[in-house]
Amino acid sequence: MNALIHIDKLNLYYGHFHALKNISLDIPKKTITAFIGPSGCGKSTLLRTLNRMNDMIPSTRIEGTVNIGGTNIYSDEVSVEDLRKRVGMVFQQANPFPKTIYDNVAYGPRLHGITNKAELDKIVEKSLRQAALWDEVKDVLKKSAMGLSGGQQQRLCIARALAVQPDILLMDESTSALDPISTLKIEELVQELKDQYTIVMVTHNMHQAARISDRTVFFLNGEVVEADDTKTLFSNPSDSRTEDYVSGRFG
Ligand SMILES: Nc1ncnc2c1ncn2[C@@H]1O[C@H](COP(=O)(O)OP(=O)(O)OP(=O)(O)O)[C@@H](O)[C@H]1O
Repeated sequence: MNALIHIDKLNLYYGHFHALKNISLDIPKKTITAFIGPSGCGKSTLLRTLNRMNDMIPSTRIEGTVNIGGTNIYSDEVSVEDLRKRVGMVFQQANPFPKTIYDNVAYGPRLHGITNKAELDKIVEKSLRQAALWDEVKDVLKKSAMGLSGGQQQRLCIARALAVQPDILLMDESTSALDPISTLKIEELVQELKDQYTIVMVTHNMHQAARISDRTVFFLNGEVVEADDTKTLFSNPSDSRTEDYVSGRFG
């Protein structure tokens, strides 16, 4: 396996609560990996360790390593700002800035020092095209992002994440607030994006994981029970707890 992310013996504590227990997991490059499991099993916590979003939660303590492209992202030399540029994130609720569509997408590149208008125009167009939103917004780029539909706002958030050219895109239940058609659009989009990006998604929707992911990781009580090719994990799981979960017997 050509792993881009290599997690080794990772433990995470919120104060005294042991939320992630001895997790070792490889996540391959340019694939879609889905995290599934019942509520509270640690899916979002693990996702957040991949771009150090947990740093923002006081009393969080981490043991073990998370290597991305050969670098332990928790080492002192790593700049969190650079890390988050490489590892973008899209959340459950679309959270565009109260700015124009253009300024939302140009926000990251500007933050990283790009000021040339022609260059920014190019990045904005490319990112919106990648997020399958360009055709819908190309004539209203100077309008507020807040006027877009929920599904469009979520694709705008994907465009905003892609604008800084990350290697990895983390998606935390990014379609759970959307209607079925918008969900389908984002699922199609994610499948196109995996040619260029490594995608890790948390989903409550097992059908979604089965439909679009290449690999699936099943969590229970802060532990990884099983990680495998999606087809195998759903059709021939090796652990009875996985089988119970994917067949709907619990959770
Ligand atoms: N900031 C926090 N402080 C303390 N405990 C937390 C915090 N965030 C999460 N937890 C706890 O850690 C455990 C794992 O939470 P997490 O959100 O990672 O689970 P999840 O599998 O993503 O759940 P869900 O599917 O409901 O989003 C839960 O017991 C949760 O209550």
